[in-house]
Amino acid sequence: MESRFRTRVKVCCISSPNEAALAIRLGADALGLVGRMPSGPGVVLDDLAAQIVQQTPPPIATFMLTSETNVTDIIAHQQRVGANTVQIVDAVAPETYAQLHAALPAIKLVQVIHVIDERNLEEALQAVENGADTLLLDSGNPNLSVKELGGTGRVHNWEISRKIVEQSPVPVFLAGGLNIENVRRAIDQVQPFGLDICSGVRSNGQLDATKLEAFMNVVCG
Ligand SMILES: O=C(O)c1ccccc1NCC(=O)[C@H](O)[C@H](O)COP(=O)(O)O
Repeated sequence: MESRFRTRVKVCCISSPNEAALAIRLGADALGLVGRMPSGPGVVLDDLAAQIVQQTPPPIATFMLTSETNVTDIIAHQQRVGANTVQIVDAVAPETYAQLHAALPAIKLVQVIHVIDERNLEEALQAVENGADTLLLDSGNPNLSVKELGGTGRVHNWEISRKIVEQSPVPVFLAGGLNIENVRRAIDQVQPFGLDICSGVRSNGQLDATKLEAFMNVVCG
């Protein structure tokens, strides 16, 4: 039987209610709201993120990106914003997921893995073992003195990402430098559950309807 599976799309770096409405109209399955970060262009203030969350209808998911690594701070961030999904963009202690699930039972946890080398395969599987509900493979570098935790516009090593997809028992999103030119290759090569895009569908920092529509056409085509 022919598969009816469609690769899901999370449109990240949403910076206004208008961008949220545009992304939803063009077929986004999830919106990404970037909290305070050590670097990167996509940050939005918590009050505005909370307003966007309130205006987002089901079944669209709201992913709140947090650079916090301490459980108390992650919970406080989620409570300020109200998103239904917390995306943890930095490494956290193994017990973090269980503690967050206990404190926020309705909230799903996405762990970002910044793909640099083969060691990230073990890191990804360990995060799932520890309680991550979903993985998101990105191209940051948490080892720099000023950490890069996303929004780099760079592609990483998709061979490693493919191995993580093959071995992960939970859904995996692919992020990092995706655009209209490379997205078909990314889907074919990595076969992720979903895609996450920020800079590739923006012009002068704004969400670009023409680029996003073209991107969605490739994904759905
Ligand atoms: O955009 C940022 O400033 C940012 C900073 C730190 C963590 C995440 C950030 N953006 C959100 C994302 O997760 C991006 O969608 C993801 O990194 C892909 O970005 P891009 O390579 O620009 O498509």
